[in-house]
Amino acid sequence: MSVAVVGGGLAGIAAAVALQEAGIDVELYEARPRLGGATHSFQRAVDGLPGTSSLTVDNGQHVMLRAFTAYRGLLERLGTAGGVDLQDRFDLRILTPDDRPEARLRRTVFTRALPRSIALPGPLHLLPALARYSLLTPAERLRAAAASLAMGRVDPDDPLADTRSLGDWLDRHGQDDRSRRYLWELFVTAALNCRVEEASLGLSAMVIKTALLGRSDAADIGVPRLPLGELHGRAAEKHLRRVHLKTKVEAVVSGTRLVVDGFPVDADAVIVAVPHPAAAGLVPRAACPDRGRWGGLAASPIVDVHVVYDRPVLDGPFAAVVDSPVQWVFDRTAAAGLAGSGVQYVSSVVSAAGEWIDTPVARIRDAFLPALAEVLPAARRAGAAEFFVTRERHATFRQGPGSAALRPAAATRLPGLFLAGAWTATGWPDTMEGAVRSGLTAARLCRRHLQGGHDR
Ligand SMILES: Cc1cc2nc3c(=O)[nH]c(=O)nc-3n(C[C@H](O)[C@H](O)[C@H](O)COP(=O)(O)OP(=O)(O)OC[C@H]3O[C@@H](n4cnc5c(N)ncnc54)[C@H](O)[C@@H]3O)c2cc1C
Repeated sequence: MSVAVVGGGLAGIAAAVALQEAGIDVELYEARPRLGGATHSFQRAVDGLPGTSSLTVDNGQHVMLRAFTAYRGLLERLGTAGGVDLQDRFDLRILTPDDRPEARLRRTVFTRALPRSIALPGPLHLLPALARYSLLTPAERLRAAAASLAMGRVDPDDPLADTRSLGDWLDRHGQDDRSRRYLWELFVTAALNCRVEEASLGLSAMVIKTALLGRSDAADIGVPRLPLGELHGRAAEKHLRRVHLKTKVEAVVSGTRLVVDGFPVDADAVIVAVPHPAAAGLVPRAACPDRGRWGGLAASPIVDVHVVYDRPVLDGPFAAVVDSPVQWVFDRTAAAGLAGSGVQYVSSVVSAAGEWIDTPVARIRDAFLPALAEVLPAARRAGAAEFFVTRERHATFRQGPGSAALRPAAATRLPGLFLAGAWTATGWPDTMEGAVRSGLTAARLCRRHLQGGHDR
């Protein structure tokens, strides 16, 4: 029995690992010279840094949550789970540009004061954090708490929720501009790569209910300590037995036949785990008659602004930023191999970055260096030894109203042919967790097909 997996991003890797573990022969085909897909690292030559002439750079900062159980399971299998620093409790600093005291949202942990049995369950565990959130007035905090509880009643799978935007819903629930900027935007823009006004209500509800209103530890934040290339791609290349890099699949003829390098290749089943534009061009019409609609998922960009300062400027591993073009900042020093060098490598992530995706580096520099100095006082005296920008034009699909209706299920109409990818109907946003879940679902259906069962 053999299965061909097309695409070596996290979805394809997860599917291939699961099938290999089940004793099935897997051939993984990846067009690029490496696995990892949208999560990868590269070397950048530098000349202004002490003791090094190159820097390990990720294509974009990636963040996980404790709620990413499938993704964490994949890292365990690849042997790289230790390469992520996961908070032992949700704790987020929020910086502002005008020297206001730093704000903080932190999950309350009950120690001896309260026995474990009466520690607050989700969503009530968040109320103490919200009650102390200094960027909102007491009245705004009350309204935000009421809206959070109302969000708990939105069904993410309700087709009506897919037709509405979060912005519209927030209007109806008394969330003014300040509450949007200082609370909702912080989480939703980062999680959905979409502005609140443009975000699907259904997906927003999914994220908020899972991360913030669900298990009390679900929102604990994890940040890679290893470069993404080591965490995913290289680890998978070692783990999987049959990986074909630089091998673009040209066509999928049926559930059992591919065309690779001009030659037919037969398998007992096929999983197509490529982005939606590539998938629409690969799978036969008979498999997915609605493949022409997938283009409606479109794309949303992410831009990362990277600065290596000649001294430390950021306390702690990361912080969110409001009232600034800078949305989040991360300390990348150790992951880039610069620990102990005296410099600090800070990356600033801009989600839903339509405004910046085509902006020349010099203009981004003119905007971001002063913006960073506004929120990081130590950066005002520091020099920028390196400054560069990474851009991902197709970072995720556009997770707006109507997107859930366009996402296909894993099973297709052709027996033995399955879809995977963070853009398919996982119920999750376009994230590493969504990608891994899609791969596991496709692998499960594939096994059932090989055992002679139904494909759905
Ligand atoms: C800058 C950036 C920041 C992000 N931040 C986060 C974050 O903080 N947290 C989070 O959870 N997610 C984040 N994401 C999203 C996350 O990276 C993706 O959801 C996930 O990696 C998608 O995985 P995938 O396997 O579905 O697709 P991909 O990673 O796109 O993999 C598809 C693979 O298919 C290959 N391929 C395409 N066509 C062919 C062909 N014909 N033959 C063979 N191979 C082919 C491609 O080369 C690619 O390797 C971010 C994404 C980006 C770009």
